[in-house]
Amino acid sequence: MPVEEFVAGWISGALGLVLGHPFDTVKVRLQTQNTYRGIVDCMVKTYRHESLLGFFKGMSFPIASIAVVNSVLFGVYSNSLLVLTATSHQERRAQPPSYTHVFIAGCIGGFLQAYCLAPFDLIKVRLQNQTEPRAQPGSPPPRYRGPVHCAASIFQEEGPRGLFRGAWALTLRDTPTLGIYFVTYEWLCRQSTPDGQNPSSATVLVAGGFAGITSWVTATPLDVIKSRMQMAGLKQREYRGMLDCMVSSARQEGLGVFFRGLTINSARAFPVNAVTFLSYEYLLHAWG
Ligand SMILES: C[N+](C)(C)CCCC[C@H](N)C(=O)O
Repeated sequence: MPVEEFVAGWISGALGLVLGHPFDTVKVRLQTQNTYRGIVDCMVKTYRHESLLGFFKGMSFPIASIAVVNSVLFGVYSNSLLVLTATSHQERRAQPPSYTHVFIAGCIGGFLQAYCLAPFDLIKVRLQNQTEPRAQPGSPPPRYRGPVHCAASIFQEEGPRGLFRGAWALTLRDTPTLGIYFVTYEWLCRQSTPDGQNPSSATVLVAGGFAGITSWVTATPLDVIKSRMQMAGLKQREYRGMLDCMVSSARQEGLGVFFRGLTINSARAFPVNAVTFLSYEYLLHAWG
């Protein structure tokens, strides 16, 4: 099994993540708390209350984990294409796979990465939702002291299954939308590249950016449900399941609730995925 795709996925995932984390914090807060009037209000309050550091809450854990997760996504995607079409990464420009194969390989990659991502994503969301400013004398300490403490507390309070809270919503969110992700990327690259040639860096950046946006736009409704189910254990607000969470959120807040975080998701998706695809393609090219 070719491993360079896994390594390239690892590095490119980490680069994309740092760039996108401040957007991600604002998104999670908008989706799960009702105290902000919008993106700008949330940014201003976060900055005033917690300084720039507030935007980077919960990042250390994803940076270690997203590398693994992105490596699973790109590694499984590329190796699934190898099985489906018998072409390696190097051969794929000369013999491009069909979009159906690209979609299936993306879904397989998405499905497997979702399970690796679930516990890390849960911890990230819990830490991002702690709005207390960092260690101030006299103020009560935040509930979780950091990622390891957070994981241990969830394990103790909610059991081992607690660590997989929201995992089904996450899997449903990621399986089809990562198929869409790779199809959009391939389609845009092929539109602006002569047959058989490698896409230019500019093409890769734009195609990667739009692949990220398309994938996130289609993923946002389930992203909201996923984040709410992940917070449920903490807020003592139990849902009987995904459907219950969807119905009660829509009843209380209207259908617009399913699009919370859409603008910020899209704004984050472009730079993150442009950089992810560019570094991925660059690394694989450099390694021959
Ligand atoms: C499938 N879904 C839209 C959820 C994610 C697709 C993009 C993945 C990328 N690592 C990012 O964080 O943007």
